[in-house]
Amino acid sequence: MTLTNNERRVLDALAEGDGDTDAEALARTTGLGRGPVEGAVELLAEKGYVNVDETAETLYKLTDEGRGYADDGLPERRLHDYLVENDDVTTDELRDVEGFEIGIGHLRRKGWAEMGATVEPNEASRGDDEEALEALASGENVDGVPETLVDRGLVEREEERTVNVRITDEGRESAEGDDRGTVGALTHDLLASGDWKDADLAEYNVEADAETTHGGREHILRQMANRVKEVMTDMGFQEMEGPHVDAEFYINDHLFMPQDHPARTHWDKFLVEEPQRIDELPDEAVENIRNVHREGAEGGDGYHSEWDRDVARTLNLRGHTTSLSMRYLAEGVEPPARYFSVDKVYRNDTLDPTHLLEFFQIEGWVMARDLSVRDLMGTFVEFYSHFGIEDIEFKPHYNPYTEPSFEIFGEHPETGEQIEIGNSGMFRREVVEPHGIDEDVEVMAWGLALERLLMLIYGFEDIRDVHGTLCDLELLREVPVLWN
Ligand SMILES: N[C@@H](Cc1ccccc1)C(=O)O
Repeated sequence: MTLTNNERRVLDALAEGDGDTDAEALARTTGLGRGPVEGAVELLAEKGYVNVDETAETLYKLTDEGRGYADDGLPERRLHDYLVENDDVTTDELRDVEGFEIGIGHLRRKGWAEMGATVEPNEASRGDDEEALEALASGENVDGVPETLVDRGLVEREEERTVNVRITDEGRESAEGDDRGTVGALTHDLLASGDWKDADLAEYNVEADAETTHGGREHILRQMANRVKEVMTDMGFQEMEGPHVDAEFYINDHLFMPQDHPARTHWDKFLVEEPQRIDELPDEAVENIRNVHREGAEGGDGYHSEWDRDVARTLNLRGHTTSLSMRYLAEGVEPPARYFSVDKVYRNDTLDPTHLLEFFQIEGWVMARDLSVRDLMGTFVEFYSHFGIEDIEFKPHYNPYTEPSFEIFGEHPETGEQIEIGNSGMFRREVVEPHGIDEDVEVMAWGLALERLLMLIYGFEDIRDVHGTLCDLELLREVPVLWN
């Protein structure tokens, strides 16, 4: 049977001695404290290795004051002696005797003197209290110490528990037997000396109760982001990366959003104070974007409005990762191509159960010849099916940069409501033409909300449960990992 280190030490101490002792003695021989010894004894008793019986004894100990009186006599005894030795003692005279203040009350209570004009002594036989004081002073343990001594603070009472421990035959066998030397816990000494290498480690008791510990773990939002990256990669997409703070040129102008149009404040944006503008924009791209805004693309008319390079240079926290798609398209990508990102975007929204000021967007686009809306929808059906979501719906929508456009909806598993999970469409010629993309090449694109996907999968009703200062730690600790 496996013993803890302490049990082993106690059992060894018992086997080496005469096998019959008490916890206090064991504490001395093992060098363990009394508490650990008693703990080990209890465990050994459960295993049948020791028999334990407990006795309690009341011990009396003299206080310093009590010891003084044991030597010099109780104050009332000293007063009495003075009265016997002197005649016609007045109270005033008695006052000068040492211990008067304390002794006078006891002298009267014990009836050792009559108080009148003078104080006259009576017979004063030696009392139990005096006997007990003397006995205690000479180291005897006295039964029935008078309570008055305790009340007077001359004697202290202590309850002493004695835990008598006797080793059993099984205990002796174990102490001498094969499971000797089993190590119940790795100690600093074992590690430092290297002895752990040869140690015979005790079996682990998997049924023992243990404290709950909470180790660090990947946040479910991060888990989900990684899972999405896997799915997108499996679907043949390459990941995009780019700046969180970017020029409006990439966030808005590339998306054919007129500079003076309310669509530009589409989301109340976060401006950057320092620096306010990007240093440079590529001249050729600026020319192309300006032209498309003013004159339109093939088959379109443009806005014929002012287009200001400085407005395009203004820096924002990106409100969507479509800015990354624009940066990648601007690099000159050849069809077919598929790109995605799962990254933070920032919007000055009002916080509510489904809106945060920052969230993760799953951005993506496919560039190929002869793409249609069916491909776009099919891509979502496939993507969401990887997460067990089979019932997505589409709703016609408007974006300045896509035509046609669709919002994507999914059913919340708890509330049954249709919640918006993404926005998508086919990029307009005004978006792709500045990049020199051929007319028979289509680019379909989208932005999906990672947090909404999470809500559909786990059934959270308030996104703030998993994100930000209001998050529910218990839930985050306990939420199951749905895949790995
Ligand atoms: N930028 C859009 C998503 C989108 C991207 C690309 C095409 C269409 C829509 C949004 O944030 O809602």
